[in-house]
Amino acid sequence: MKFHKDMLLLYAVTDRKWTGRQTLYEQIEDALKGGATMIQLREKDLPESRLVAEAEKIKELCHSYHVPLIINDNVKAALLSGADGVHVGKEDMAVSDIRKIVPEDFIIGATAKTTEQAKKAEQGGADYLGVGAVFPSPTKQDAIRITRDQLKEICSAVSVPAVAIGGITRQNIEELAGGKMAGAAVVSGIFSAQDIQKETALLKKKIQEVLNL
Ligand SMILES: Cc1ncc(COP(=O)(O)OP(=O)(O)O)c(N)n1
Ligand SMILES: Cc1ncsc1CCOP(=O)(O)O
Repeated sequence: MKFHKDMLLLYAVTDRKWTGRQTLYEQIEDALKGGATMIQLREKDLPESRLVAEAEKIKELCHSYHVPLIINDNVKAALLSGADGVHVGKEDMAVSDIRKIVPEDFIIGATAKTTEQAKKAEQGGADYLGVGAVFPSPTKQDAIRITRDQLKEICSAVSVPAVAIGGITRQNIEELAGGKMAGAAVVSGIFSAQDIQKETALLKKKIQEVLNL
């Protein structure tokens, strides 16, 4: 699927920790029904063969909503499953190396916590940046925090679009107004909700207000 910056508006990133009453597949379907514009499968503990099998099923689901599926960290699993792209951080394969081995429309997202990292990712061929953590994150408690000024600075330093990440909820998203990002990437703010579909829809409405869309 060809990347467009509108896909970043409400980027739902999974966390199996919140499953129980529902499967991950059902939770993702609810997020899609609520209007999530991009999905990232973030699985830190699944063996690669299971990751690929899960990703294949979830890709079909996402595509039935015309939403791209991105795989966290694992380029091989993303390619094998036919997912739309990969999101990498500084411990993962370099963006420029990924770009050399993937099909033309393959989406590459990269984490940037500084303007230097943002420029390097852009030069390497990243389609978008994930910038954060903008608030304390229940999902990644050791994530380095960045200020709102740093968020603005990073977004302004590059021409690729960026998505803010880290502890974003419907209650605090307003604090990011003027941040120059194209959207928000959210884990617990979506997947810990009792009603994921409703929360996703409310959060999306709020983001549109904050970004003046
Ligand atoms: C959209 C988005 N932005 C940032 C991240 C963080 O990625 P990374 O730095 O690789 O950390 P982990 O997700 O691997 O813990 C992300 N996943 N998504
Ligand atoms: C992967 C990642 N990178 C920075 S914060 C974070 C986790 C975001 O999860 P939450 O939305 O629950 O804070």
